Amino acid sequence: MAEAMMDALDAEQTIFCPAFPRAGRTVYQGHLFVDGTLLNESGMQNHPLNPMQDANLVRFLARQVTRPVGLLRYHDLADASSAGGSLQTHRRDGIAHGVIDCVDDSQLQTIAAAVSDMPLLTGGSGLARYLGDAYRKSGLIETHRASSELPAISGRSLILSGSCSQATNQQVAKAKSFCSTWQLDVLEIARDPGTYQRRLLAWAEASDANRPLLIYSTDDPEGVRSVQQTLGANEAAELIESFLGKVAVELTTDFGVRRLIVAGGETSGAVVRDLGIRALKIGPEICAGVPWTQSIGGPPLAIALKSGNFGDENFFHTALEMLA
Ligand SMILES: Nc1ncnc2c1ncn2[C@@H]1O[C@H](COP(=O)(O)OP(=O)(O)O)[C@@H](O)[C@H]1O
Ligand SMILES: O=C(O)[C@H](O)C(=O)COP(=O)(O)O
Repeated sequence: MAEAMMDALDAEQTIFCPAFPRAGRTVYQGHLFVDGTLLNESGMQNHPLNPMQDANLVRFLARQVTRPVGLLRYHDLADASSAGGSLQTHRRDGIAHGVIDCVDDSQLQTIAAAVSDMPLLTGGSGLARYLGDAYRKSGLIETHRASSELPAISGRSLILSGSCSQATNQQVAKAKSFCSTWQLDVLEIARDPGTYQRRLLAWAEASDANRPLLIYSTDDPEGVRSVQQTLGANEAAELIESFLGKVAVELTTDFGVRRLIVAGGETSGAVVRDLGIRALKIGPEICAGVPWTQSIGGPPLAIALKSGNFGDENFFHTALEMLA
């Protein structure tokens, strides 16, 4: 994907920067850590779609690309000019893909400044947080700043969770105490999605209107494996994503849902696509990396999209309390 985009943009070089130290994601000597634990020991080795079994990003990336991969090491990133110098050396040596070490947020700022002239960057939301300022400083965008306000939208609350990460499993377990809860039976959906959806909507209609709805396929690695053995991993994922997308459309159209939290990156993509949301106005953070937002396009919604392993066990409660 990165190489196709580099070709389209005529870019000789890009960086790979998934670090987000404030959210516990750091890269050191090319290895990705989650809260100080190697990625492949962090629970993400059991991801339903992309089991993350190698924390060495240089090695992992090299298997997927045709051009050389290099590492910009921690000690090459003291400030924007030494980072820029190291990038130039990579460019001169024909290294197209630079994995980049980063262990604290000030380094993200340094990296953002050093890469502000690159047409393609690959990485996570941690780096994106600092790009606005870097682009402003180099005159690429205007200095206008929008205020970050909570969406003033009232209505029923819904949590849709298709993430199976450790953090989401804990968050779902906690949320059962204050939500009306429905755990999806994935094999039943596969057998007869229409009937299953009607049953679910009848349950939603009969549920206590004052309690948030929690609908989830979140499961532990054993539960996921058992579904995958019957349906196949990709087939199960597509089925669940498209089912949750349809449920989101129904519940926001006919059931008064106006506040929506979606757990899971792929799941969020499917739900946002099916709702017809074209853009989001970013509001205040619920936790590092996860803001409340307001939909632009599609139904008017307060919407929070949570990447799998983000947030503490009270994430859903904290998020809904912010809007109370
Ligand atoms: N019970 C389940 N069995 C198998 N696959 C599942 C189950 N629940 C969810 N999935 C799939 O697992 C994937 C989780 O990915 P994603 O939504 O990106 O979450 P995360 O942000 O935790 O990576 C999705 O494609 C989802 O459809
Ligand atoms: O646990 C994680 O780090 C997330 O699942 C993730 O993919 C974060 O991506 P982001 O782009 O930094 O939000």
